[in-house]
Amino acid sequence: MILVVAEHAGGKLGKSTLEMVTAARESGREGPITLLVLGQGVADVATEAAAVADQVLVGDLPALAQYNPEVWAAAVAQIAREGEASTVLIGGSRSGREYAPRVAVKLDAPYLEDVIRLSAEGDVLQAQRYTFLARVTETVQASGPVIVATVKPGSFAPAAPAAAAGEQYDIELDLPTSRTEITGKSVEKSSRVALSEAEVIVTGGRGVGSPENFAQYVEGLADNIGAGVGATRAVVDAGWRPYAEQVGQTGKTVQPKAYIALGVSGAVQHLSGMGKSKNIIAINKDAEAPIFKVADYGIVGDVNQIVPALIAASKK
Ligand SMILES: Cc1cc2nc3c(=O)[nH]c(=O)nc-3n(C[C@H](O)[C@H](O)[C@H](O)COP(=O)(O)OP(=O)(O)OC[C@H]3O[C@@H](n4cnc5c(N)ncnc54)[C@H](O)[C@@H]3O)c2cc1C
Repeated sequence: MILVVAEHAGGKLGKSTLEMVTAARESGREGPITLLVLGQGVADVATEAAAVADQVLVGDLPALAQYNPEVWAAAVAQIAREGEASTVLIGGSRSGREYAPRVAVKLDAPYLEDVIRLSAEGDVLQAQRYTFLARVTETVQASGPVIVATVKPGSFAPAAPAAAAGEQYDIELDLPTSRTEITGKSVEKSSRVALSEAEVIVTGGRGVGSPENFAQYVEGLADNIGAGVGATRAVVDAGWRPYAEQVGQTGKTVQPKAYIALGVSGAVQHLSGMGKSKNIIAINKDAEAPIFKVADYGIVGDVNQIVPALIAASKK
């Protein structure tokens, strides 16, 4: 089987899980696509997962209420072993990249990190991933009875539902007692949709002019239309915006239904992070800006004039 470890939060399946299912479908590896849902009170997540998978294995236990790398690694390795998984796909989130190498060690398996493409040639799994600060895309391959990989979020399109919902099975887990414990959590309160989950993204580049304009134009428009906020590296390096908002080779890869780029030139390193968006809408005062080569809709003009008008129109 191809074992995909579901990522979920707030009782909802994460978009990254749907992306991993596409990675599994495209990988050409053998066996049913099996989603593993770990957590406590995850019945709804498992039902969502069943819509895209051949089968869903559900570990719904108090001991899984909080993510913990030791516990997750043990659970995933146990299920991969028992199910004779050929491939284990784990989200390339911070936590995924934390416990995935432990799973590989437990299974004595090759480990491919942050893959953006997958394909199989017989027993060999080929993957592509960025390296050298994303200046280079390398092709790597691994073979063996089981291979562990993390999947870079935003690199695959979210999977459409399968023809029929997969069966759900409760699983028994032999979990270790963790040596670390989370003693507190403070969650940043934001009503704004996360970049990785957003169906619409408004991104600001250096052309918006200043951090104040960014807040007014980019955040203003995003909040009016329920979009996520992205930034170019130029803007992040200038200290206008946090790195978490950076889109591009060295930031996040996204594929929203609509990507609205304000004052973004469209450098190749930026395009590689958003070029697969369904609709790209660009506003730039330079008609020759490379962003217009990938844009579905373009407005040549000054953001200072166009964006306030868009914000006013979106309030109606
Ligand atoms: C190894 C490496 C990795 C990188 N990774 C990333 C990455 O992950 N993400 C990323 O974004 N970049 C990345 N970069 C940087 C990238 O090469 C560009 O420098 C960057 O994307 C440019 O950001 P920008 O479009 O905001 O700024 P600029 O290139 O300066 O473009 C600003 C644009 O705004 C327009 N403009 C100016 N004023 C106005 C106005 N009033 N109204 C309308 N338009 C206006 C201009 O015409 C221009 O096209 C990387 C570079 C390297 C070398």
